[in-house]
Amino acid sequence: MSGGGAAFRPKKHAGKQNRPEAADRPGLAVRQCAARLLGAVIEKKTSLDGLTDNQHGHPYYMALDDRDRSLVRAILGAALRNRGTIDALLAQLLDRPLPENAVALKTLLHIAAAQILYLDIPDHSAVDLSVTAANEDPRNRRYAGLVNAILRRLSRDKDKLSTSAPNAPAWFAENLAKTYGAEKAAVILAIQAVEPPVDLTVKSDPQGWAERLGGIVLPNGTVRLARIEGIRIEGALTDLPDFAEGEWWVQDAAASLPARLFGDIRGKRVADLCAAPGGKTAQLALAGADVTAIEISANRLARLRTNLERLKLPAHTVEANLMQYRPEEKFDAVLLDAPCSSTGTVRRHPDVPWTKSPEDIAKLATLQAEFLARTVDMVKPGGIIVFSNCSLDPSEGEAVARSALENPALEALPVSQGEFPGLEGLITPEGFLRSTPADFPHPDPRLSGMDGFFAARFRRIST
Ligand SMILES: C[S@@+](CC[C@H](N)C(=O)[O-])C[C@H]1O[C@@H](n2cnc3c(N)ncnc32)[C@H](O)[C@@H]1O
Repeated sequence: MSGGGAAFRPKKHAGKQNRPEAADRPGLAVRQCAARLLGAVIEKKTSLDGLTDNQHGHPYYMALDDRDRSLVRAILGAALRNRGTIDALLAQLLDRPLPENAVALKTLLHIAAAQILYLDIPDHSAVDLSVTAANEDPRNRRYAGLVNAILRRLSRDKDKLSTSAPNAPAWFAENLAKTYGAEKAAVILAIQAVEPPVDLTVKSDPQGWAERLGGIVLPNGTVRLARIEGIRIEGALTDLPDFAEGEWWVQDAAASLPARLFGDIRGKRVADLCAAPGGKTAQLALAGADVTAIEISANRLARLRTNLERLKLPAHTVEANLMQYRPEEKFDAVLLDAPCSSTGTVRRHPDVPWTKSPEDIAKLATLQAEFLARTVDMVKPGGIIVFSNCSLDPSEGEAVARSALENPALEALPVSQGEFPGLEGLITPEGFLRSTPADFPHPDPRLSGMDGFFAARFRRIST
């Protein structure tokens, strides 16, 4: 096991904000909702995105107003990003381990500790509301005294406590260390504990947009904004200038790389398989390709259409399972941005290490290999295929790409060092693209990193 992880640092200050008073119902509902959702993530392996969906989210979440929903998301983000740390610190304060079956109690303590350690919420408010929540829950009522005592000790002693426990389950930390070495694994785990910046792909003039929005430009042209002093996003992204005008879209810097592997695709017919929500469809359309976006989920395809409409970018859209999809005419190029474990996106989806398992990774790797085999027949002889996904696990990336090359109809088209100036470090000796959150380091961790991504490029051999 790597043993690496973000060393615990107490938050700078607490106690000066205007969060709801202990006795008020909305304040209590927020904590009850956060505890319920954390339980669903940890115990039932439910995805946080689904639980906090604004249309189809958990009933407790749907009952809250926008302000309370964002507080629930902030609490859950802190609780999941720092789960290992919180667990270790609570263990230091407990005289004996919690009973095995006291799942609801553990969840409540984690939610409270996330507020006390990481959020600008007065500690007394976090403690009082947690004690009230314990009293309101028949499973926790008998532990209300313990909740009170532990949380008061945490609040009192937090500046003296420390741990270097990794913020990931053992299998996740071990996989990282095995794949990337102990040192890099520790960097990845540390950066995953930090709320990520917001990356925008802009239609044009990245420097101008960076100045206008208060961000920086990365070597690939991505405009990066962070929630830090001087470079601050207040309110929703939809409030940023020109959101409605469709001059940019949110896309991690790493996610913007696979679509660039086609080179000049002006006027070419390109299939974007697994297309929604459409970040890569938009890139391909902006680059002048005649894009057909194929997506199995009707809801997600609707989102893709809305996104393209805002961006005023054209694409044909097809609701279909790519395994059954038979195009009338073969494409010049195909992008397969396959479903994966998403272990490269933990900064944005801190539930992933706790909801996914090694078995999920194995199943997804098999599915990706089937999908990739299917793409060969969709492209013309001489046509290009790009396979990508946002997993950090080589069994979903490098291994899938290598075994695809056993197909005599395919040849590798390695990515060359000159293709991505400033990003040479992301190109592997085999000519694959491989990024991890340890890439794009910046002195300020809140501006640092990128998603873990893999991409490989192939050509269908002309016969
Ligand atoms: C990683 S996401 C794609 C992200 C997208 N390429 C982008 O850049 O915005 C994978 C997508 O594949 C879709 N998908 C999964 N299985 C599929 C299948 N058999 N056929 C078509 N789409 C599928 C999922 O619904 C999901 O929207």
